[in-house]
Amino acid sequence: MSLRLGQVGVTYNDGTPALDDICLTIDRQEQVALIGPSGSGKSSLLRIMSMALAPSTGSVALDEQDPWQQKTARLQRMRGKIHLCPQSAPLPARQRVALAVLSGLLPTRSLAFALRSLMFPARADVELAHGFLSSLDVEQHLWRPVETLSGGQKQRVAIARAMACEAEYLFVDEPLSALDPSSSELCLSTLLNHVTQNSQSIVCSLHQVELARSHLSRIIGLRQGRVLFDLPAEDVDEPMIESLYRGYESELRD
Ligand SMILES: Nc1ncnc2c1ncn2[C@@H]1O[C@H](COP(=O)(O)OP(=O)(O)OP(=O)(O)O)[C@@H](O)[C@H]1O
Repeated sequence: MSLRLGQVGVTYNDGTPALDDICLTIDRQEQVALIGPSGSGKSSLLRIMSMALAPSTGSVALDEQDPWQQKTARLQRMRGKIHLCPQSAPLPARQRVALAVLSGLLPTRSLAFALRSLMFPARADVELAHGFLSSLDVEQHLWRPVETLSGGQKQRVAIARAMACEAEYLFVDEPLSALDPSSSELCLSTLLNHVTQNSQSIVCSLHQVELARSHLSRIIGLRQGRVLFDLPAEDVDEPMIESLYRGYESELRD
């Protein structure tokens, strides 16, 4: 079981190039950090991996099948194996936090069951949502409307929703950007423990390079749309980080 990208390039409709000649494989249960300066292509790569964006050139294969060659129903089934948590997670403003978390379960439930459970959630599901929120230290907000939360609280709700989903692959775009250092540490450790326990794979873009190196086992460094390095975390050294962020030193965060 793997996700394979072969010579992937992305050029947006307005002609902006975002990715060039990306070749990599994400195996089951891998925990990978994507790092690199702003505009280096991290979000674009996560969108390619999660089948939200088709490559302009090259190929994508999930378990040896190209999603973009499949009929819509099959593509939807393939997307069911994947959860993308974008930088600004689309949490409905008026929705209660508990239900926003439980919406992570929807792709693996029948439509009727899903609609019922979002209106009248079962006690076990509410306890599940409470447990995820509690592990991220935001359980006290269980019944508040999402729109009343701070940016950092919303970000933790989005992480809880990613934990609720039963996808095989999680793609998470800058989950810690609105969090302070100690909350960042808690939330990243909690998310990664959860992923390990559930035998999921995760690719996570991060601006906190030191957290990436200390918590994830593989680091992909992107610069100007290309892979500068793709190495086990312990092999990534200071000169590599300096080359990656040359000209963007102010973006390096603890
Ligand atoms: N929808 C779009 N249309 C046109 N250009 C885009 C679009 N989305 C991204 N880009 C461009 O593609 C390049 C890569 O952007 P991307 O968002 O993937 O980088 P990033 O590494 O995630 O950046 P950041 O760390 O700031 O979020 C940038 O030059 C960006 O301006």
